[in-house]
Amino acid sequence: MNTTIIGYPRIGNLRELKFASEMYFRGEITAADLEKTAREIRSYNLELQKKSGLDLIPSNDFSFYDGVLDTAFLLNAVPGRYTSLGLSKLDTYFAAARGYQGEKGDVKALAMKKWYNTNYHYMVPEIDDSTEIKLVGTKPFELFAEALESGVRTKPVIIGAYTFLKLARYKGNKKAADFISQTAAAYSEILKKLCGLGAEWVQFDEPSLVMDMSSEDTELFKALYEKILSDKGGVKVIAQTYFGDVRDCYNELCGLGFDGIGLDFTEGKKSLELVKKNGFPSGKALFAGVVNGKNIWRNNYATSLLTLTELAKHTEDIVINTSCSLLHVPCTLANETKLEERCKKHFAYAEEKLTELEELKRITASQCPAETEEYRRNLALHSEPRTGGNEVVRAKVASLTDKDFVRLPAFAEREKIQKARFNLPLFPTTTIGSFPQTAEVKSARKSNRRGALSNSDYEFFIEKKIAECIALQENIGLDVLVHGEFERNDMVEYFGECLDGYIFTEKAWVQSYGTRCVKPPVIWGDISRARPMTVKWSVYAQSLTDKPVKGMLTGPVTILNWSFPREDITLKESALQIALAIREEVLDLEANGISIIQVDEAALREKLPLRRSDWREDYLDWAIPAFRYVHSGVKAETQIHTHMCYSEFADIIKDIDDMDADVITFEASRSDLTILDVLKENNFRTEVGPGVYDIHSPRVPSKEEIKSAISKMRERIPAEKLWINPDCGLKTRGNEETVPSLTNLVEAAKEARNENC
Ligand SMILES: CN1c2c(nc(N)[nH]c2=O)NC[C@@H]1CNc1ccc(C(=O)N[C@@H](CCC(=O)N[C@@H](CCC(=O)N[C@@H](CCC(=O)O)C(=O)O)C(=O)O)C(=O)O)cc1
Ligand SMILES: N[C@@H](CCS)C(=O)O
Ligand SMILES: [Zn+2]
Repeated sequence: MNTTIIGYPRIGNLRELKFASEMYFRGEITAADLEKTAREIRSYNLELQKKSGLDLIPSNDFSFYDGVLDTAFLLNAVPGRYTSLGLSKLDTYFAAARGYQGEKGDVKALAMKKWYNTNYHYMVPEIDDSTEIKLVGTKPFELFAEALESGVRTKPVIIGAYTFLKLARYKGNKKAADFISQTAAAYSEILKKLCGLGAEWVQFDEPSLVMDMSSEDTELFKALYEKILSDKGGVKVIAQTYFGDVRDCYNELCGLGFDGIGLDFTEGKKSLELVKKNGFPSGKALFAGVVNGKNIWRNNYATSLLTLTELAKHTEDIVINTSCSLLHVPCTLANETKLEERCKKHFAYAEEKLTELEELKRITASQCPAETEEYRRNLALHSEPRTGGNEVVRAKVASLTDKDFVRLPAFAEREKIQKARFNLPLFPTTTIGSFPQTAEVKSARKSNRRGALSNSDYEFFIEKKIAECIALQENIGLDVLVHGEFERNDMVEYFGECLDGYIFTEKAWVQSYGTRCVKPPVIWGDISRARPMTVKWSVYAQSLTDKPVKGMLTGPVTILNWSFPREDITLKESALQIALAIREEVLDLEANGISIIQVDEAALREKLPLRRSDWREDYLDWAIPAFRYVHSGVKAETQIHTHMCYSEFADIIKDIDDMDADVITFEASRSDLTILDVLKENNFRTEVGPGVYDIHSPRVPSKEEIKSAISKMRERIPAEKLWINPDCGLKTRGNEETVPSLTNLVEAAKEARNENC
C-alpha cells in the first residue's frame, strides 16, 4: 500500500507565514519578502514529506489566506469591487480577504464562514449573473512546477468543482446549475495544463459530498464530473472527500470516471459499511483516510489495520491516507519542549502523522503485521492506563436530572425584572468582550511567562489595561461595559490553563483564518474547576464604574469544540464536566456582584453533525442542555448573555432560542444581515444584538453604514429586544480602528434611539 496526505499545514512550524503576512500588511516588508517566506515554508514542507517516505506529496495546499479564495481567483470568480481597485494581484487578493480602505477605495471583505465542522474559516466566493467562470489563475501550475524542480512530482490539490459551486453565494438570479458548462470547462483546462506539466495524479477536494445531498445536488455533481472527466487527458483524478461519509452519492461517485476515490474512515460513520455493502470499483484506487487529520492523539494501529484489512477484501489498490488535510493539527512535536513525556508520547502532530503513515505502510506490507515492532509498540502505548480520573466530577455528572437544566422563572418574567433592574436605554450598546490585544499586552504576557515580569507586576499591568478600557468605554458612551479580556491569550486556551484535567502546549498552533491561529488546549482527564478563573478581573472592572460590566466566560460547548478532545469518553460527558466548572464560575461571579454574565458559545454550531439526521441524538440533545446547566442556577435579575459567530444559524434558530439566554449577540454583518429574516419568521424570543459591523476587517465603519444596518434590524426585530454591538470581540483590531468604530456605533445607536421617540 502506498501513502499520501490530503494537505499539510502552511503556516510554518513557528507561524512564519503569519508573521510575514502581518508585516506585509503593516508595510514593513515587500511582496517579494513575503513570497520568499512562502517559498521557504513550501520547500521545508516538501523536504520533510520527501524524507518521511510519503509516496504522493500534495502541492497547491499552500495558501496566503485560504484555499477557497485561491480557487475563486483561479476561476475568475472575483467580484468587480476588488478587481477594479487597481491594486496588484496580491493586494487584490488580500482586499477580498480582509477588505480594503485606502486611497484606491473602500470595500468590505468577502463573507467568511466555518469550514464544515472545523475551527478553520473559508472565504465565501460571490458569484453574480455576470460572473464568467474561466481559468485565469496560475498558482497550481506554478507550485507544481516549483516542486518538480526540487525533484518531486506532486499531487496538485484543488477545491473540486462541486464543492466550489456549493460553497459560493449567488448574488443574482443564476444558480449553481447555470454555471456547469463554464466550470467544467475551466476544470478540464486545469487537468490538461497539469497533465502537460507532467502531473500523474490530481486531487479534487469534494468535502461537500459528505453533506446531505438532494437529487438536484447529485445531478449537479454528476453533470460537472461527466464533463470534466470526459476530457482529462492522461492525468489521474482523485475525488477526495472528508469530514464524513458519502452515503448519498456513493454509487454515483464510484460510477464516474475518477481514478481514485478518497473516503474518510475516521469521521465517516458509514464509510466502511458503504464499501462492504456496495463493493469498490475495480481499476480505481481507494484513498483510505485512517489517520485522524483533526486530533492530536497517536493513531491506533490495531484499529487502522482492521479497517485496511476489511478494505483489502474489496480492492487491491489502497493508498493509506489521513482523514482530512493536516491543516487542522499543529506542525510538529519537536517544538514542545515543556510537555511531559508521559503525555507527549500519546501525541502526533502533522509531522508525526507522516511517520505513522510510513509505519502503517510497513505494517501492512508485513506477512505478520501484528508481529511487527511498530505494531507492538503502538499496542503497548494504547494499552497503558491513563491518569486524570475524577470520581467526584463523574458522580456529579451522573446525578444530573431534568430540573438541573431549567432556569426559573421563565424568560418573559425575567425580562421584565431585568428591564426594571438595569433601566437601560432603548437599543443598548455593548461590545462582545475583548479589546485590542496590542503588542504591549502580548509582550507583557510573554515576559510574565518567561519570568522577566513578576506575577504581581503582570497583574498590575492587566489592572491598568482594564482601567483604561473602562474609561474608554465610558468616554465613548457604551451602556454595558466589558473588562476587555486582557488577561487572556485566547478565549478557550485561557480556560484550559485554569481548569484541572487540561494540558496545554507551547507551539501547537493551528490556522483559524488568514493569519490568525489558535493553540487548542488538550483534554487529558476529567475536568474540574480548581479555583475562580475570572472573578478577580470582573470584580475589579465593576469597581471602577456605575455602569454594568459583563462577566465574561466561554461556554462548555465552545471550550470543548475548540480543544483537542479525548477519544476515550464521549463528547457529551466532557461537555457536562466542563459545564459543571463553568456553572461554578457563573455562580461565583453572581455572588461577587456581577449582574450581567456573558457565556460565549461562539462554536455552538461548529460541531453540529453535517447530516441533519444526526443532529439531535449526536449533538443538540446534550449541547443545548450543557449550556442551560451553566446558567440555570442564577437569580432572575441576573442577565445572561451569549454570543455566536461565523456560522449558519438559520436552521438551528429554535435550538438557539432554547438555550434560554436573556440576550444573544450574533455575527451578522459579513452575512449581509440574512439572519434578521430568520429571527422574525421564528418569532425569536431572546433579546438580540446582530453585529452591526465586521471586526475581522481593518475597515472603520461609518456612522451612516451602522445606521443603515440598525434600520434593517429595526424593520425585523421589536425595538425593545434590539441591542447594538459589533460582530465579535475586538482583540484582533488596533485601538486606532476600535475607537472610531465604537464611537460611530454609539452615535448611530443614539440617533436611532431619537428617531424612535
Ligand atoms: C473568535 N474566534 C476564535 C476561534 N477559536 C479560538 N480558539 N479563539 C477565538 O477567539 N475561532 C473563531 C473565531 C475567529 N478565530 C480567531 C482565531 C485566533 C485569533 C487570534 O487573535 N489569534 C492570535 C493568537 C492569540 C494568542 O494565543 N496569543 C497569545 C500568544 C501571542 C503570541 O503569538 N506571542 C508571540 C509574540 C508576540 C509579539 O509580542 O509580537 C510569541 O509568543 O512568540 C498571547 O496573547 O499570549 C494570533 O495572533 O493569531 C482571533 C480569532
Ligand atoms: N468574548 C470573546 C468572544 C469571541 S467569539 C471576545 O470578545 O473575543
Ligand atoms: Zn465571536
